[in-house]
Amino acid sequence: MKALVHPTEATYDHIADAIADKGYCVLPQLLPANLNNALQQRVMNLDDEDFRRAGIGREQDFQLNNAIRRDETRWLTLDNKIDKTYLDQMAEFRLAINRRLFMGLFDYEAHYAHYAPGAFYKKHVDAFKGESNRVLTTVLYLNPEWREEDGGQLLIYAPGSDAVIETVNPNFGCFVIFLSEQFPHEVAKSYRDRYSIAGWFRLLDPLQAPLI
Ligand SMILES: O=C(O)CCC(=O)C(=O)O
Ligand SMILES: [Fe+2]
Repeated sequence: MKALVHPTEATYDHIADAIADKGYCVLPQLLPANLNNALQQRVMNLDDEDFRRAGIGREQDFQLNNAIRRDETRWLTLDNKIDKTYLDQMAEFRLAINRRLFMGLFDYEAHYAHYAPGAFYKKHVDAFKGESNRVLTTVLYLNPEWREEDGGQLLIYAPGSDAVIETVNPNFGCFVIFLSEQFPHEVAKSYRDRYSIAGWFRLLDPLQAPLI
């Protein structure tokens, strides 16, 4: 991959302002096109074996799980060059946001997700107050030429409400950020294969930290 054109300081200012003002931000594009392309190639080349049916929390009950979400996921790891390039970009993002908002974001985890035709993810929150150290959710979409009728929209609800405040088509390169504990959201049923990377910035978990 050729040298990456990193997001500008002005872009990070814009994101930090949006998070501070309303708690979320939708960007038509954040990352350089060559990185988006490489990630798309990678996710399309992962086969069924690489993906694993995603679970919800500690819930092992397949029936319940199946009623709530139908995506398949695979974690990004540093030993893959393309995954690492993305994770490095998110490390830069983390520092840029910490410098502006003092959020104390400590690390980041992310998985590729594939929604086969018919798949969805019902309304949920990614983190419950005091139960998780996930504080900021990101989603990067990797679907060229998505059409409204393909479904698969991300619906973001107002905190503690049934009102949809944002409808996002999973367009190629689009990047969404929201406060994990604040915003219920769902993935409407997708009628096409839908690819994305969902990620979470986390706070330092005192239970997992080494004693110093
Ligand atoms: O892909 C999306 O639009 C959102 C996925 C999601 O909510 C999740 O994985 O927790
Ligand atoms: Fe979610």
